Amino acid sequence: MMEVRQATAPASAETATTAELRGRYLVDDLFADGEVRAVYTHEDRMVLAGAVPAGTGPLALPTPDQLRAEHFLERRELGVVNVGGPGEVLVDDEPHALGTLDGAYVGRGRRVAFRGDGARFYLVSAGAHADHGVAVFRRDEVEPVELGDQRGASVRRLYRYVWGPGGHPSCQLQLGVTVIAEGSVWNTMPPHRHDRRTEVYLYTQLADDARVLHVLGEPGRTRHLWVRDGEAVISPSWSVHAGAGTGPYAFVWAMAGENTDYGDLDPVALEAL
Ligand SMILES: O=C(O)C(=O)C[C@H](O)C(=O)CO
Repeated sequence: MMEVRQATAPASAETATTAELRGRYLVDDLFADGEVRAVYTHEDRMVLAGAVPAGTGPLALPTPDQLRAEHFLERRELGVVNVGGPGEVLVDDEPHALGTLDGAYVGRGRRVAFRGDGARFYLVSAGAHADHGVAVFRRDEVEPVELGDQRGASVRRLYRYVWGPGGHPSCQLQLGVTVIAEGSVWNTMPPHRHDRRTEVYLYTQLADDARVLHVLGEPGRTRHLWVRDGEAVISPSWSVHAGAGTGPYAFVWAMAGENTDYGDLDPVALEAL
């Protein structure tokens, strides 16, 4: 089952109702036991999905009709992050174990399935013209980038899995995980945009009664979404993306578009907000 979302114009965010904003940018129903649920956004043709094998044996990545393909990765590449308990991603039947917040990259042309009771796999896919192999990223083996400061309540660790020059190659996809330090609240502060790429954040590790206030829109006319655990937000290339949590959280960030250069971003000064 795959829902399709159309691309949107910057000005429309300013006048959208709360329900319209949520319907366009928030993805709130990705994870269901024994299912793969997907959303196709026309923003850089990214697909985001949730796969929850739930002890049912291997759960294969299906091929939604909208892809008009023999199999899901016929013309696509895939990023995977496990946001649940331990599990395995099977690539052409070869198992790769992923613990909580570990990630994987699967290049074009391969067949993928998922296994593990308690595992919840978050998937992000972009169009691909070449096969860049398979890689597994264990969060505790990746050197984090330390960001933020205590005065700004923004201390966090950014783990880069697929991120362009110096990282594992990809056609379009960039992928990683950011974990907010205890006592801090902000991600991506000061914020930025990147005119050449779309970005999607999947918020995870939030308590049931916690929320992230996610900021989106053009800098001078931002809006917000209240986001729960396991929900994702689509940021078109014109939109800032930043958030503050009411409790501890982490998020998976993923981008696709014109280039794979993580450092190619357009900072937004706080004075512009
Ligand atoms: O906390 C942060 O800062 C991030 O994680 C930033 C994301 O990686 C991002 O938005 C990259 O464009």
